[in-house]
Amino acid sequence: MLKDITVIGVPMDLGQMRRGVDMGPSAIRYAGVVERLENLDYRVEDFGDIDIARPEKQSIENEGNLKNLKGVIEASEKLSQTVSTVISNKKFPLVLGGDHSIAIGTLAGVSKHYENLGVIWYDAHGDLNTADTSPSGNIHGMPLAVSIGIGHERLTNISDYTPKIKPENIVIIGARSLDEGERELIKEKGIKVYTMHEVDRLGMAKVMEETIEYLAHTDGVHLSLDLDGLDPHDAPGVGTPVLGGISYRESHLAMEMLAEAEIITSAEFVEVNPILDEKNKTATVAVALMGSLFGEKLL
Ligand SMILES: NC(=[NH2+])NCCC[C@H](N)C(=O)O
Ligand SMILES: [Mn+2]
Ligand SMILES: [Mn+2]
Repeated sequence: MLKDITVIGVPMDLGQMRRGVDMGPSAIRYAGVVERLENLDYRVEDFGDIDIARPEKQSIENEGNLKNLKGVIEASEKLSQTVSTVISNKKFPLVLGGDHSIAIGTLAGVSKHYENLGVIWYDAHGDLNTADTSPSGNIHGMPLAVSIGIGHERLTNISDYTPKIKPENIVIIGARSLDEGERELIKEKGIKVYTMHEVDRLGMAKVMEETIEYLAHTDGVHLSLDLDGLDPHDAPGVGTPVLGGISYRESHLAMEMLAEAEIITSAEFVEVNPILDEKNKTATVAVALMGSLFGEKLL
């Protein structure tokens, strides 16, 4: 892994309807992300936050079933450029959310630099909706579909190219809430999914071994970790919690195995909402997992 990390905050809450997730980056910084990584001998630079339009200032014109479309497009373009510059400067981009719609911009910025980018989508949800299949109109339920080129053209075409990733380069881990249209898309595209059923049945060690093997042909792997992939007992500060999730322990093991495999080339931690949290527990969990992802060991 690169020895230089650039932390990028994205105080984004336009991709869903619960306020407070825009404070995610602050909560994660407060939980000590920079210090944690510096202690592992990384040089860490904090870029600060991407500027996000406030909902009241921008036109809340919803286009069809796409809430805050304009604000999400603007933020995605900015984030894409910032992430791309960080990679050009040979630094590891570590993106702090913000709701999961930010993955549209992150992946737009990352994927330009790879021929064959892999993505690990650690999440209770598939985030594979489009305006036509979404039950909510919330764009945070759509970024993975957008990244494979499915969805509103202004979203799929962020940074003027599409698609960002190939369906066969995706592994979803922790799924337990999928909408009908998402299930169809998964089948149609043959996307690899480890639902909680497989996590329980195989165990996290096997899931990660298989995931690492499955992505062996890629030339970079982005980790998109939605804190709601974890069980709400361990990560309560999220806007769309779903019971029966991945445990804190399993998540540490997953991160440790990724660190050992040395395959992760960019990462984002999203959906931390301190307003819904218990004493910043979820941001603290996020930082602990980052520690393991970047090679922290007990002995
Ligand atoms: N990134 C997330 N937390 N996504 C939740 C999506 C929930 C639901 N599937 C929707 O489309 O609205
Ligand atoms: Mn989710
Ligand atoms: Mn998500």
